[in-house]
Amino acid sequence: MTIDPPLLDLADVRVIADETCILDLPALTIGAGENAAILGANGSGKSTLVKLIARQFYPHYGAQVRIFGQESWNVFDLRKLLGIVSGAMQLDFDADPPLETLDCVVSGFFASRGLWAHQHYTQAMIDAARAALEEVGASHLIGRSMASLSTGEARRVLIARALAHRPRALLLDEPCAGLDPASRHHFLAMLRDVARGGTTLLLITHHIEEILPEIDRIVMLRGGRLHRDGAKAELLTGEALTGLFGLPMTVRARGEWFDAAIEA
Ligand SMILES: Nc1ncnc2c1ncn2[C@@H]1O[C@H](COP(=O)(O)OP(=O)(O)OP(=O)(O)O)[C@@H](O)[C@H]1O
Repeated sequence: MTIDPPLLDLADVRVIADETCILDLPALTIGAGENAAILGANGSGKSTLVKLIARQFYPHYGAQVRIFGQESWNVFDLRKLLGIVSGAMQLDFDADPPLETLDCVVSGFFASRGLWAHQHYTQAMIDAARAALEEVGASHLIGRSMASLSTGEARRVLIARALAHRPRALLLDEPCAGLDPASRHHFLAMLRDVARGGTTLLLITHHIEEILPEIDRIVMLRGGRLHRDGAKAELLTGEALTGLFGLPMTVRARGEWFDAAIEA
C-alpha cells in the first residue's frame, strides 16, 4: 500500500516581513486527505500560512517546507496541484488588464492570471471550465470581464477556477466572504462533495458555522504562532474559542455543524 505524502510538512518555519516575524511554526504537518480548518483572529498569520504553501512567501533560512512531500518546486507546477481562493487573489484579478470570465477559469490550468500566446489550451480545458462555472451557478457570467463583476459574482468565478483543474488540495482563504446566504449554502454543499471526492481541504475562516462536517482537524493560530492543534470535538468548544479570541464564547452544535457566539 502506498501512502500519499502530506499536503504540508513544516519544520522551523519563520516568515519575516518588514523585519518582524509574522509566522513562527516549529512544526506542523497536515496529511493528504486530512481536511483542516485554520482559525485565528485578524492578523494571526492565517493568510501568511496559505501564501507560504502557495510559494508567495518564502521562509527564513533553515526552514523546511515540504508540500506533497517535496521541498523544491517549480511554482507553476505546484500551483497546478492546488486550487486557491482568496480575497487577495480577487483583488489581483480586478487590478489586471481586462480578463474575460471563461478565460479566467481556463487560466487555472496554467496557474497563471490570464491566458498568454504560449499557452496551448485545449477544448477539454474549455469544457471543464464551462462545467465548473455551471457547477457554481456562474455560467451566465461568461463573456463579462472580471473587473465588472460584483464581489460575490467574482468569488464564484474564482471558485470555478480553483475547481476546474481538479486539484489535489483546495486552499480556501475566507472563501464565503461576499457570498449571499443562498450562495454560501450551495458553495458549502459543493465543498462537501469535493471533500468526499478525495480533494484535501484547508479552510481558513473566522466563521465557525462554515466548518464542514468533513473537516475534523482544527489548527488555531495566535500572534503568528501555533496556539492549539487538535480534533474538532476537542477544539470547537467555548473554552478553546475563548482562549483563541480572548472573549467569552459559547459553541452550539447543530447536527453535524457548529456555531459560536460571544457570551452576553
Ligand atoms: N507583506 C507584509 N509586510 C509586512 N507585514 C505583513 C505582510 N503580510 C502580512 N503582514 C502582517 O503579518 C500579520 C499576519 O497577517 P495575515 O494576513 O497572515 O493575517 P490573517 O490571520 O490572515 O488576518 P485576517 O484575518 O485579518 O485576514 C499581520 O500583522 C500583517 O500585518
